[in-house]
Amino acid sequence: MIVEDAALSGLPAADPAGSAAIDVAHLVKLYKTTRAVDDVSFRIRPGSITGLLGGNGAGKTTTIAMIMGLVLPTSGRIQVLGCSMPDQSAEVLGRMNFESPYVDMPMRLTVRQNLTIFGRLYAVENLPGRIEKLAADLDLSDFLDRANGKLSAGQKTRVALAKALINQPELLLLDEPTASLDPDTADWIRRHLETYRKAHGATILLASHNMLEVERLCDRVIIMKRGRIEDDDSPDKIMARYNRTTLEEVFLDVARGRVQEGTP
Ligand SMILES: Nc1ncnc2c1ncn2[C@@H]1O[C@H](COP(=O)(O)OP(=O)(O)OP(=O)(O)O)[C@@H](O)[C@H]1O
Repeated sequence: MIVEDAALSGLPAADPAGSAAIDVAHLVKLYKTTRAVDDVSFRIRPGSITGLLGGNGAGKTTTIAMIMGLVLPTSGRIQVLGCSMPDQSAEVLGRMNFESPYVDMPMRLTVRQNLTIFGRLYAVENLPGRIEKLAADLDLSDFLDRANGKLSAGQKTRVALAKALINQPELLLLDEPTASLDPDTADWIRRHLETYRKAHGATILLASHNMLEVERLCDRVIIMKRGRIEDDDSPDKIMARYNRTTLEEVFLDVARGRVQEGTP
């Protein structure tokens, strides 16, 4: 249980069967006067792909960082794969991983050296074999021995994904996994994520500004605005509720404060 500055009486009980991959209750993060995350609660089903949508500053990255245990909540409760975060993070961090374009790997090290370091951190068995497999899956073989700083943006994204998959995580947290990628590479990454999820029964939570990506990939969408959850449902149901045919239109409705259900 994480308690920094709030009385948490009345919180929903922790998931007794441990059946949620992520269980977040009344999560709050204050930065001085900014309520970056403001009373957010959701449970994510194992094996699902959930998209976290919202405009700039909506609280997506902060939410993901708290689930990872990288940022301490002001108040609220987080359970990941049945373990309380951050108290039991040592038990669960090896079963999860994340990717973010905002976190760079050391530039002077080669891709292979970087993946070796991360693989060792996760105590990956047969690490050279795992790196070769990821290089084949993610088409990294041509630049495995090139310095990370000399890769294109698209190549770096594939390397970052290889790093995120190095420990074959049960839970993958992705912050804009296809940011700044060309449509072909972005589509390729999406297909790889979907294949990985199916093969490993993994749970994926991703923050994205790419509405088409979320529409195609996610079975559930959580829309955040100013730190709060504005809507939470399947893409189809959300689009139907707003009487829209694309998530992009829904996003604009939410961003511009238009009311739900058949807005002009
Ligand atoms: N370390 C910090 N110190 C102070 N304020 C912060 C900090 N990190 C985030 N914030 C603020 O918290 C709010 C939520 O930011 P966050 O990065 O979570 O949003 P986001 O939805 O990921 O946005 P974006 O789509 O622009 O990446 C913003 O108002 C931001 O300025």
